[in-house]
Amino acid sequence: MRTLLKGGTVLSTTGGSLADVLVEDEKIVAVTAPGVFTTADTVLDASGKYVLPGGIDAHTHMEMPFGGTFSADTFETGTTAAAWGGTTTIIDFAVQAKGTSLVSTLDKWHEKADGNCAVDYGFHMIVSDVNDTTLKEMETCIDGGVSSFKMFMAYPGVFYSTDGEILRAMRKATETGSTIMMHAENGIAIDELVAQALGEGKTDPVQHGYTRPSALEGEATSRAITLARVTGAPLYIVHLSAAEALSAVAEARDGGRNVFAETCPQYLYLSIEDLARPGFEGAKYVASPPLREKKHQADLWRGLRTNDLSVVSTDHCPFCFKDQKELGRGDFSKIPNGMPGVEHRMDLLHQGVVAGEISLGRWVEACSTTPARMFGLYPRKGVIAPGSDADIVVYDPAARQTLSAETHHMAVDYSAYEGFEITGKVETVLSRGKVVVSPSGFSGGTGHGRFLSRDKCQYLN
Ligand SMILES: NC(=O)NCCC(=O)O
Ligand SMILES: [Zn+2]
Ligand SMILES: [Zn+2]
Repeated sequence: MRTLLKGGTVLSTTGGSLADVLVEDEKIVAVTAPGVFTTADTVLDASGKYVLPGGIDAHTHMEMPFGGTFSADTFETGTTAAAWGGTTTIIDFAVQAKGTSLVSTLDKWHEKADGNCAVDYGFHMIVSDVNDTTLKEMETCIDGGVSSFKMFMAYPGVFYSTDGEILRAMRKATETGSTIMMHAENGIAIDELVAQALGEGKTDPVQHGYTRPSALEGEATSRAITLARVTGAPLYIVHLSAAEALSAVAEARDGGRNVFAETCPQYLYLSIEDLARPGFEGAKYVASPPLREKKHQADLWRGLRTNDLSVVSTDHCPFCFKDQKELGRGDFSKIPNGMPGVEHRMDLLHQGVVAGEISLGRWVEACSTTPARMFGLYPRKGVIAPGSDADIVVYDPAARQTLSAETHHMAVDYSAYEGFEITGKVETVLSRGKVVVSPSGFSGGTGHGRFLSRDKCQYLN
């Protein structure tokens, strides 16, 4: 089965050029000057459109247990929404509960995801219990295609690890060539600030932001970098939101360290003013780290331009406003942490191109090519080139759309970007050669997505 995408502007990390793309079954077999091939079983006219590698969202949480509930998207609904938004690979987090094993956790996440995904997927492993057994099990995870491990300096008593535990896991990462991903917020100090606020009767959602100041993200980021330096482990800072944390990452990178970071669209476009919306509305915007003051946004865009921020992921972790965010009415610390976004990352970052914040090449790099390299998927994913999986997005840069919960496909009852006017729209999406989204709608299937066994990070010095 051959599919020809004709007449589009094919994008890569260096920009775009007019080219045709020939797909045979699941793979790209040729990228040629326009008109070299004229026939195929299916010919898609991409004139006036961008043809780019499918998005890779390296940070999602489908069906994630948190605070007595589960994030609202299943692997089925979440990966379907991802496809609608031009994301053809997700890397989700398997979550080790304290006292359980990494191997059984991985099995559990396979049970949830296998056969239920509309696009390809991989896993990172959240390590919340560091001991001799789990350290050994990290090797089994790597053998099972999971080459990155997330740890938390936040959430004492739940996911939190001490510096000593982090050090031990980092040593293991150095030994095995795997990557430590870090949720870098000083959770011990934050818990004190939370207790103090609640003690003073301050219970509104905006307190979530006030009790997690950016300085405590900066401090934890610096500490994580120091621990990585001592152990030699590759370090990837997840969901970086604050200028102080970015400075620490930039300094480490200038020093030649294997330190990387991602940010998320919510930190580029939303702010603590959203957390401060009247009544309980701010609960929709509770995620950790919290939305920051607007002044941080310019730094984050600059970080994206300079590659101090290498990746944009969503940290998609949706909780419904009506019955889940509600758990924290009267006590902001009980609001489930997380926001929806897997469907909108490509569109939102395209606004950065439209506004002149980033180039077309940088859009592709931060949303697809770099995550592929960072998490051991390149060149199978992240590039339009012969031999790569035919994960392809045809994007209309001139189309207009308005984001809304009325029209999105995520299983959550609100949009964090309600009413956002977007220039550009996904027109057609191929996942391993199969058209899964087209102007006629969704034509994928939830058994289509395959588990991706990942190699180690492809950027290490
Ligand atoms: N970010 C967030 O608030 N929820 C998801 C879990 C995490 O990434 O820390
Ligand atoms: Zn986190
Ligand atoms: Zn997350």
